[in-house]
Amino acid sequence: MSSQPAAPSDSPQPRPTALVVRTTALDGILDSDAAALLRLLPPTGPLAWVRRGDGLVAWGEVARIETGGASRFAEAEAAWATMRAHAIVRDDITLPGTGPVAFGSFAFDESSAAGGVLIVPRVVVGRRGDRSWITTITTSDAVPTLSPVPSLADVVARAGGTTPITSPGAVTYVPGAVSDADWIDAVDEAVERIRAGRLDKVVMARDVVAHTTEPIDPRWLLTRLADSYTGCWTFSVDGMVGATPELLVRSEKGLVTSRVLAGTIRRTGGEEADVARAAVLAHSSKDLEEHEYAVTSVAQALEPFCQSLNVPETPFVLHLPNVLHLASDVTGVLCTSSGTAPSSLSLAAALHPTAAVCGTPTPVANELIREIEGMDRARYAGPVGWMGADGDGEWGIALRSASLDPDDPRRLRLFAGCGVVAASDPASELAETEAKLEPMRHALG
Ligand SMILES: C=C(O[C@H]1C=CC=C(C(=O)O)[C@@H]1O)C(=O)O
Repeated sequence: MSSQPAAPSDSPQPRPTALVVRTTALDGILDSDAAALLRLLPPTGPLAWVRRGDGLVAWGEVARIETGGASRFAEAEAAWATMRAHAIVRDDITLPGTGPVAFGSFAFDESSAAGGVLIVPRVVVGRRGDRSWITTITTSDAVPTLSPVPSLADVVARAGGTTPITSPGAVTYVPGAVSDADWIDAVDEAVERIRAGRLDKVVMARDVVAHTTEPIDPRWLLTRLADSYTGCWTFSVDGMVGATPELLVRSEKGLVTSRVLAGTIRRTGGEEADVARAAVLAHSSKDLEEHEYAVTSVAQALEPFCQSLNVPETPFVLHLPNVLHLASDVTGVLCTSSGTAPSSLSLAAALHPTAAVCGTPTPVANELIREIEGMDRARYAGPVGWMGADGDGEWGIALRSASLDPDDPRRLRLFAGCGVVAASDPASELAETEAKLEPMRHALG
């Protein structure tokens, strides 16, 4: 694990470097449209978690905690606990997302070199309903002082947020790690293993690489996603961008929520035809089976942390611009017997990987993914989101997403996957991944 801020090495009795955090109101200053927060962002290193115009955007790095392996969540959690314990905070608002905040993104698989990261930004701008705020975070190795918060205009101008958002130009797509034909063979193999009784469900994913004629401005992607996929959580953390419809966990004042998705049908674009498709999806035994595994995995993972849990008996149909999903909102009340509720990140760690992105039983499905999927998922399908000083926060599953290439600003890796059960047809699953790639293709323009 590497983390900053570091204590001065030549000091005999080093005082832990403190985060100095100040939140003040910005009420009435921000535009109200879905992408207004995102337009404040600078082109490099943007951090975002936004839905329907509410959420958080942030930039700069006061601290960066890099972790890896099976302990990637626990290490991040411990480092954040230390930082927040030493934070000097003045928060005039005290809402979720005010005060100290860290953004995170974690690899799907413990063996991935992508590991995990928590980033503590320098500036956070947030909105929740009719409240909005700005938080500035600095460090102080000397005597900490709470300096006055500069105006939003000053801060944004200094971060470069007013630079025009630029188009990536023309886009060409090339196959990722696995060709379409080989991917169909892998799904065929997965179906055979399931029919042989080795497992019930596995989620198989693939990637596609986009090359653009101009450097990719992440704000171009984010604003287009937020405008079109309003019901999804538009995110950007450490080069991973997307608009996920799936909330792994939100924890807020002892209440926990998870939006579980599994089971998909493509939309036609026609209103009436889509209503008919929604009915087909709601009665499809193959999709209901896929969904049931995902809901069960979430309910089982949350159960030990909750004094009560509400698991809907039947899913509803979630309408997105590209697809329809079977969806269930699982809610619970966290146990308080031990005095402290688990943080949102530890809940995310306990939930990951759900059967919406891995399979059932989890270890068998995970092993099969490693054996036959043919690619490193990196941070695709891993938890992405943010956490506050009290541990509350929101973590999505990094779906409908892509990773920016740190070495090539004209290259983007897009991901999509789908649940495979005994009744799956490999060619239809390939078509389903194409439908799920649609948001990021649209984002590129
Ligand atoms: C794995 C993905 O979607 C999951 C979430 C919703 C529906 C899914 C499905 O129907 O297969 C997947 O479980 C993806 O978008 O890459």
